[in-house]
Amino acid sequence: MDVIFGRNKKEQLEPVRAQVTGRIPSWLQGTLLRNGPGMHTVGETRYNHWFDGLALLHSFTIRDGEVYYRSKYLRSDTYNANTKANRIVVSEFGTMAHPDPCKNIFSKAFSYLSHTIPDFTDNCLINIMKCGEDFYATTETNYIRKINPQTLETLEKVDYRNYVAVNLATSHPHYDAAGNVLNMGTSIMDKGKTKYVIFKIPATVPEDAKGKNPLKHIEVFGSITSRSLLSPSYYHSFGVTENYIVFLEQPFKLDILKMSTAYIRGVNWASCLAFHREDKTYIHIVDQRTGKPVPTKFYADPMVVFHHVNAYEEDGCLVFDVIAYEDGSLYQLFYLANLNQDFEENSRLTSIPTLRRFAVPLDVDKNAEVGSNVVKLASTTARALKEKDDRVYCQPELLYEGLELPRINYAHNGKPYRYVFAAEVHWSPIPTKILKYDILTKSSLKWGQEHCWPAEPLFVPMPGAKDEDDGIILSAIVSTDPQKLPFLLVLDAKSFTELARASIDAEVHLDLHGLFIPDADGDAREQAPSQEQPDRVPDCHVAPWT
Ligand SMILES: CC1=C(/C=C/C(C)=C/C=C/C(C)=C/C=O)C(C)(C)CCC1
Ligand SMILES: [Fe+2]
Repeated sequence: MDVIFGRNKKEQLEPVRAQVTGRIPSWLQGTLLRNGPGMHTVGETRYNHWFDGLALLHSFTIRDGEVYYRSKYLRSDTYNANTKANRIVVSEFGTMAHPDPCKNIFSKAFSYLSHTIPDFTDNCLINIMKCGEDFYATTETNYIRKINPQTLETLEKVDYRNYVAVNLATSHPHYDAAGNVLNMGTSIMDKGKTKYVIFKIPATVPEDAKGKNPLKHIEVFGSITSRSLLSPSYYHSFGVTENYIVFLEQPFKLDILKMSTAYIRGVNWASCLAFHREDKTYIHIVDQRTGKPVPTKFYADPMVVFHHVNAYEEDGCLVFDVIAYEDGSLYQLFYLANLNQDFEENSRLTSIPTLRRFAVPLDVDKNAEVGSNVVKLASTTARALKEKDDRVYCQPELLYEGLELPRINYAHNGKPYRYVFAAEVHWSPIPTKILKYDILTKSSLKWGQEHCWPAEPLFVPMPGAKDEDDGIILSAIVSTDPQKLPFLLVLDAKSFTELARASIDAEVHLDLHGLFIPDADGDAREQAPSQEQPDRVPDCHVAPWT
């Protein structure tokens, strides 16, 4: 297993043509662009955690039934500094580097705590974000890295803090119908306050002397004050509906005091993150139209959520679905020391990730009896029990057990929907199957094969799609059998049957997240894949973030 997780992956700079068996639908033209950790040792030094690995971008370009694969390490400042020093010199989530050039802030006086928030890594390994016409590799710090989605070249380093006061931002932004980005970030101790900030990056902006930069036009349209100044919640994603934002202030918290002394104590960032099982999960609903939070104090039992699946409004209620854990142990499992030969014993989850549906009333009847259920939806058994002082205790409906890396048909984001595509995981964090869960019938379809580890399944709608599942699923499959090549799997999203697979004679790494960039009607098809393509990203005829 160490081989799969911990071994450094070779870049595939020249596009390699895959061996396709089956038939890729002719309408499927575009590039699946994904991100994930690919290098875990530099010189003699080794990262401790899988999430520390240096970002390796890879793409599968699908053109006229053929697939071309390429990969390239993100040339972040972190990558360059490590490579130059031939050892790890920049700290990551699970590895504190000494000395870290980013941490020279500690040589300054500790006069104001806000000055002790260190400069973080720009090793953007988690996801890809589309912002106007630009694409960025993302992580959870204040940095994002512009990339060329065709050549995978690394472009500018962007510091969110130049545009919006956040020290951390999620790698899971949302997009509205116009392509505007909605994201959230944490602003730590700014003007004596710690807040969760909701911001919008517009898709289209006027051109100035330096061209178009949507980031210059970021609009903060709401914020939530953290319950605690020095221990804000950690969060990996959030939910949106047509009119609201759903934010879970969960009892999985960052300890800012610990973070400010982590470097001098020689401990990693991960050790500054703790689950407080005695605490609650606070559910914040912010009205996008006013930027104001709904005044009712919704809360639920302690849980840890990394991925929101979807959210929508129904009959005066807001319904939201999340993948939840009973504790924060998931991140513990990804220490590379646990992902070794004795992997099966060392990396058992202490709680299975479950799909839970919550429902909260948007307007709570002040006269409702204490103890009564104020959710009256026929579609769910989720409950919200009225308590004293504007408090409402929410109990979810358990929909499915054992899934992670959820995706949906993004045309249904923020709206009622029926299908969740995900990786199946049970007591181990490693997916062995991909799954289509039908929320309406509570049934599921699966795809799996011996020795195959699937990546997050991504849904691409077919042109003129009518049903929510009219389209295909793409997933990169890595094999634990050294004899078997990795491949891009193409499934029919309706029946979950295999349409095609494209075997790749190159190294393919286990990745995290990404997006599909459809070709504009045929314009990029003329180009041989080995030729450099223009920087311009083709206009998309379906949502580019699907
Ligand atoms: C470096 C760094 C961070 C990095 C977190 C990362 C890299 C999280 C990755 C999460 C993933 C991949 C989750 C998958 O479900 C923090 C804790 C935000 C803050 C301190 C500095
Ligand atoms: Fe994620």
